[in-house]
Amino acid sequence: MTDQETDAPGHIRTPPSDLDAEQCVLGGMLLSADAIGDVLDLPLAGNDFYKPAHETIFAAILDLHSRSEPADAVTVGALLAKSGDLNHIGGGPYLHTLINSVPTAANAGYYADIVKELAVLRRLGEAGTRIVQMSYVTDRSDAATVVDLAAAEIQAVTGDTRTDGVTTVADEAETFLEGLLDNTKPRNYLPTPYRDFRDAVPIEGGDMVVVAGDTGMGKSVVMVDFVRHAAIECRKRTLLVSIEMNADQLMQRMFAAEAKVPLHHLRGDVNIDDFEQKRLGKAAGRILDAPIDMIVDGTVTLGRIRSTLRRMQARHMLPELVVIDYLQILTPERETGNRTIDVGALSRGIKRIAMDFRIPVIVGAQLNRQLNGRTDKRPVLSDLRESGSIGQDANIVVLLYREDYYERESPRAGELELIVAKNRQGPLCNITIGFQGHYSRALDMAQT
Ligand SMILES: Nc1ncnc2c1ncn2[C@@H]1O[C@H](COP(=O)(O)OP(=O)(O)OP(=O)(O)O)[C@@H](O)[C@H]1O
Repeated sequence: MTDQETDAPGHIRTPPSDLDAEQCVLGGMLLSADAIGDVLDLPLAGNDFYKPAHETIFAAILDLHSRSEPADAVTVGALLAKSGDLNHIGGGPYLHTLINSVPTAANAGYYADIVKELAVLRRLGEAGTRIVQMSYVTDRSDAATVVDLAAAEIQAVTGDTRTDGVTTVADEAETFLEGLLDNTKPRNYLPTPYRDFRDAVPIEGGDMVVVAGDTGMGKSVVMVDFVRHAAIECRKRTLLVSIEMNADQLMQRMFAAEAKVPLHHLRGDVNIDDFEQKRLGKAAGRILDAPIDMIVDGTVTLGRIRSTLRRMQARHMLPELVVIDYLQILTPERETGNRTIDVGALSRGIKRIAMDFRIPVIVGAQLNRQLNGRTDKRPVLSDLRESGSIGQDANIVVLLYREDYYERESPRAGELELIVAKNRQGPLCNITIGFQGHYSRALDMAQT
């Protein structure tokens, strides 16, 4: 549906653009604040629109959004009427045309991609025209300079000349030394539940931590432990994204772990004794009081997690930890039909969330099947190899192993090994903790 037609010879071609896609982006943004977030994430800029009226409407939507005001046909219409732009964009009815152009706001990011790519092609064409003009220099000794200028033109097309994100070693070294010498400003490490793990594996904002294991090895148990420790013990705001378990199952596990009441007593078909009731009451006090937000949804996408974080940030309630259970069952934004590519995109998306919001993200990952064909079932980093780029994207990889999972009579029954297979800021090591599956929790050996 692009307007990039091959016009008759001698006629000027329409520059690359897709007005339908532009309408769908704006229609989606007028329908939902989440769509605005998805479009901004790209990021799409006003001058990426080909039609000037669309750029004006886009700016009005962003103006309202930045003031945390709703941006719909009525509010945007009022704002444009006030600035005198309403007639130029086609009047109030055009805003309704935009809304009617999309069946759902969910695809705004997809259409924004199209608009962005066409804007890049347009700029490439403009840069090409300028480069052609530059090539008509009269002095051939200017050739090297013209090549440099032409290269700069091409770089500018993709925005490579932006200076944001570029820093100097001098600046960073100064900040680093200042931080090192200023003992009054301790580094903000995430408080983690198991003592030896805490000492060996420092986790900071921006880190992606992967907790991987064979099916049923205890990934959810460990991740709920991280949530309980950060939020209940240390009062750090935490966002828990549960794709696998519903809210009821999640609560059963949290209460079992916190109250030390066997999980199967909490399924509603066993009488709970007085002693357990008392412990559940105390646990309820702690859990109700904890700063834990949850997204419990089997179809959640990373776009939705980003939008949630952005809204929390706008309310100054950005969590200090995000936990996602688990990576391979997250819904990809756009399925390519190639699992490795889709999982790779999810993994990079998680890393970007951690970096953009400067918070640690702990994510569960299922190990691939090659483990089952081996005699030694202890997992190694390469067991993640075929799972997209999880191993590369992660700052820290913790592999879970319980010998009694494979050998019921193992002398190491009740032990869970945390195999730290990647640790960018610390040593690789094996940490043994106690696994209490019936309470859905793990803990330091000394406490078992
Ligand atoms: N009542 C119980 N008594 C003993 N162990 C239990 C009990 N309930 C669950 N478990 C143990 O806890 C494990 C579940 O752990 P968890 O759900 O965290 O694994 P997971 O790695 O997240 O699994 P999945 O791959 O299915 O997501 C089970 O494999 C089981 O060994």
